[in-house]
Amino acid sequence: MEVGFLGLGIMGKAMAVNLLRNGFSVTVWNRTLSKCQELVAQGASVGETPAAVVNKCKYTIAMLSDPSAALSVVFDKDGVLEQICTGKGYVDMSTVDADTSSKISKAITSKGGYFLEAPVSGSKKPAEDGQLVILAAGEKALYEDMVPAFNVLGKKSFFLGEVGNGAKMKLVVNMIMGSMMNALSEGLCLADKSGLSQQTLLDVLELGAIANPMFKLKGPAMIQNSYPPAFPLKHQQKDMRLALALGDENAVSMPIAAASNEAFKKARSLGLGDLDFSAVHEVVKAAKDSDSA
Ligand SMILES: NC(=O)C1=CN([C@@H]2O[C@H](COP(=O)(O)OP(=O)(O)OC[C@H]3O[C@@H](n4cnc5c(N)ncnc54)[C@H](OP(=O)(O)O)[C@@H]3O)[C@@H](O)[C@H]2O)C=CC1
Ligand SMILES: O=CC(=O)O
Repeated sequence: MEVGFLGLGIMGKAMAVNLLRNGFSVTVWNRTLSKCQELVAQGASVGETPAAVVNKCKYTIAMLSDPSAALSVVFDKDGVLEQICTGKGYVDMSTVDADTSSKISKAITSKGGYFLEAPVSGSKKPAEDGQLVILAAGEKALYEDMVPAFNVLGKKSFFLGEVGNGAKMKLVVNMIMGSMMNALSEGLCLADKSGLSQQTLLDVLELGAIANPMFKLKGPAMIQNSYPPAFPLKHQQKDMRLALALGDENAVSMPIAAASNEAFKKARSLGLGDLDFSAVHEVVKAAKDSDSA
């Protein structure tokens, strides 16, 4: 199966490598074109523009940072829309809001193409290991065509119906994740200020009803003030912002998510946006220090 792949950031690179390793023929494009070279060394071809990739491939996957990037790659000069046509499929796996996805879907389908949104749950390591959870919605026939690729990229795919449902599900999941990260950070601070061992707290959490892979993976590094980027904080804040907007639209009050978003915003303002989202711990720690001063 031949696929195009647009966007070789943390996630896109790992996903494209997985497809290559599993026998897919992959043509890649990235805004910073030099990043394609690593993929070429592993057997990929390069398209000079998104339009060139879509022209070459029946199916094109995108994994881009945010709504503005997702729209730009489709609508700008040399974008996807210039070459999408009957018989071609476009699969956007970026985390965006339902409105963005819907705009892209309308444009693609108006030119005869098929559209699927398919954001993923799971970070850098699950992407490398082909263990993502895929939240697809849109054209069912395209979903079925993509199953061989999804089976390589993920451990489970959901088809959630009409365009927008995948985006919304992803935002709900990440809203919970961002709030949980803030709760873990506050817990680590409280343990520390109360004279308890933070590592013992993690050990206790690991054995109880709220054990989860995120606490297990990120907790020990947070104690060491180490935040190597797997899921960049700027993207987690984008997801909190988009989830809060979904809450506004539906009149759902989300005070915990709103407070967590403030902490992520503060972290961005301090220049921590490119670190892992667990770097919000620096903001939570600073607030606890100033409270006790
Ligand atoms: N990292 C993670 O753990 C996860 C991330 N996600 C989501 O996946 C998406 C990608 O995340 P991730 O790989 O971590 O992000 P990165 O920041 O590592 O990569 C972002 C990608 O988007 C490209 N890009 C940014 N702006 C533009 C633009 N205006 N036009 C064209 N291309 C652009 C970048 O190109 P360039 O190289 O030129 O900057 C890069 O290829 C995001 O929506 C994120 O929320 C979902 C699940 C997990
Ligand atoms: O979107 C991030 C993730 O870990 O999932």
